[in-house]
Amino acid sequence: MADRVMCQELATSGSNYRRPKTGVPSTNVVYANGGGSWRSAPKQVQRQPRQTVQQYATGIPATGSTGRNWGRAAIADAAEQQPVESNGAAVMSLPVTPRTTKQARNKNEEAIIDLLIRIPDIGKLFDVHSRIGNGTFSTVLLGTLRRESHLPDSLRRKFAIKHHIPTSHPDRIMKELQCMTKMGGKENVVGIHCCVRHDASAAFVMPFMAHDRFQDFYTRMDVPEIRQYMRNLLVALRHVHKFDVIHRDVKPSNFLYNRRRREFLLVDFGLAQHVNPSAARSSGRAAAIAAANNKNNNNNNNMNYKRPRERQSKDGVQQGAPADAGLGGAVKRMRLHEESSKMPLKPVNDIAPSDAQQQSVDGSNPVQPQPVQQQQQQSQQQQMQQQMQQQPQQQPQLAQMDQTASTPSGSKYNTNRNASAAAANNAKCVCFANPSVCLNCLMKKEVHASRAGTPGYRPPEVLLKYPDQTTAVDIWAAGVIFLSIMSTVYPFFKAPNDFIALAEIVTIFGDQAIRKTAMALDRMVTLSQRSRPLNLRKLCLRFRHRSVFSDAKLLKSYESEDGSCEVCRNCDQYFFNCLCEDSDYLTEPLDAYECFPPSAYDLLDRLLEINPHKRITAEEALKHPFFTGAEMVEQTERDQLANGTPRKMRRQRYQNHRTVAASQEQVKQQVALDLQQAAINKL
Ligand SMILES: Nc1ncnc2c1ncn2[C@@H]1O[C@H](COP(=O)(O)OP(=O)(O)OP(=O)(O)O)[C@@H](O)[C@H]1O
Repeated sequence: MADRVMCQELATSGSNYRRPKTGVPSTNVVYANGGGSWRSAPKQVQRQPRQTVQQYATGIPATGSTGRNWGRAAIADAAEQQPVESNGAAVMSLPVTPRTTKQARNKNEEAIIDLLIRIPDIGKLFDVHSRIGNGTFSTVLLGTLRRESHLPDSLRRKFAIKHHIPTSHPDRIMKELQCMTKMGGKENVVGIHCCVRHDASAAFVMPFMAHDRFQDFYTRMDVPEIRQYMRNLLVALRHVHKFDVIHRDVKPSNFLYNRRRREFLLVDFGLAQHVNPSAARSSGRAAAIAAANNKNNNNNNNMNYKRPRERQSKDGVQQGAPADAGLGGAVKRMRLHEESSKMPLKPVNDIAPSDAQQQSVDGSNPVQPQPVQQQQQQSQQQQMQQQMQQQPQQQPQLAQMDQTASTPSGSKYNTNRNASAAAANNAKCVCFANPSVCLNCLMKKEVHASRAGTPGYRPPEVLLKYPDQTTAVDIWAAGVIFLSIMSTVYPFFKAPNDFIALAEIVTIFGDQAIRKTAMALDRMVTLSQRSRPLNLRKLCLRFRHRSVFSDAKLLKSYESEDGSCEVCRNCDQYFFNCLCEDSDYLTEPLDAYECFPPSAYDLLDRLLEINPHKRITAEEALKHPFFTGAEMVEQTERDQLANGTPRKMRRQRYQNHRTVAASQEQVKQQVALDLQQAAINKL
């Protein structure tokens, strides 16, 4: 039965698959080139003795030398791994019934059979024991070398064999391979031993690291352990970012942690993207100056400023983001194909900091062959001519715009960023009240902003469809992990689409921060209501001690005589639990529940900085007092524990924290003023 299903799968998936390009890299990468076709799959099914496969499957009673017990823990792990990212809390509460164990066993077995059938060489080299992870793009299995089968279990080396789903785009697999060969094996970044390919299937053989599940430890870590966890995550990110690579999928299940051995490993470079740092920096500077200019313009002439921005929002933010997060993996896969077709691969050796300058932002050359481009241009021109004939009165300034259409660079399209140049030439949008899109809008190039990544970990710039994304994308994701740990809420953000994801961020950080950042990034966001920012410290402590603050007795003590209790209109919490940064209420004191040093909140704040150009880098974060002042803080904590944590000391600590925050605000204001001045001087 399983075989038949497999054959059907092979038949269907094979037809969609693009054969990997020839000339795939070599040196430390082994390619097992089987010359078969999809048709030959059924024969392979027959050749593969079922008995042998059963021996590999975990959970099946040990038979002979291969039926070891390595996989027993992994089975449970594998059974729960898949839905973890989508609904961690729900999975935790599910009891493991015999039925689910059986299902897991079947899935486990299926995954092993699938791997061995699709890539027979794996079976020749490895004993495959169990499925250890199941992601959107692959299944990861535990294997040991056949030639080490005579050794005792403890001496056999273990490998994680990542079997890519056959519909995975070859570019994606290649990109992942490039990242791992170039950056892996050090600084908590996963390395690769070899890659085995047979026809359309590919598997990576990586060093295996036994690890704990995030939902098993994120509520149990104390401050030193959290510090160590975050430090190691940032060490891995610093290393990756040195290569000008954005990981794009930083999340707990991709940062493996072995609590007992205190080992860490960043895995899954399937969405990794190479960035051009100079372009990002210059666009960052330009964005900062634009922000300063915008601020001036905004103050001086609000009406002139708004119109072009409104047009942009139609192009980008409002039309662009589909309601897809609810579709989970399928959408992520779809997006990836979209990404990879836009960002073709570079040769393996090109991933190096030195050549970053020579690459375009997406590290690619133009994708489309010339004739297709010309064809498109011709059809666009025809379309424009037709429009000009149809709308002579409606668009009096079209002739002028037609001249501006051919830019000095030879491209007849405006990019999003030089749309402002078009605006400067008085090329106004005349779409309003017309039954068609005006030429000015037609000439605008579509904004290509990557949104690859896992929902819940996407930063504001991704949600705002900002095209020049940087390694700051990963820093935000690290911040979200930190927030989950500090607040003991996992997953912290859980929105069904990008709009709601942005609304969640607005709820916490306030509308002003998002509006300002959108302006700085030359994007526009339209919000139906205002919301003031929440205080991250209050939020973390309130969630961390939810049983205390949500207790019915506490509510009763604050209720008025008629049984009602005021609710804060901004944060929707009872007034005594108000989470707002500037709260008017006298709230329930939190100091007694404090468990983090002020530097932890400060670091959280910087990792979750809304503006990507102001967000802390991994390098800077590692120098943050949360890490550098760790010994001092730990000593103070020990002293406090010994002295019974006097209330006064805590209050003082909190006051200090407030003072630090205030001075940061002053620095921010000063920087904004400096930028403004610089922009004015330039003008
Ligand atoms: N080297 C390794 N050692 C041990 N386990 C691993 C290793 N690599 C991956 N895994 C396990 O396999 C899981 C999935 O791996 P990976 O994230 O690379 O696949 P994916 O298909 O890209 O997943 P996702 O869709 O979640 O991003 C991981 O969460 C982890 O539990």
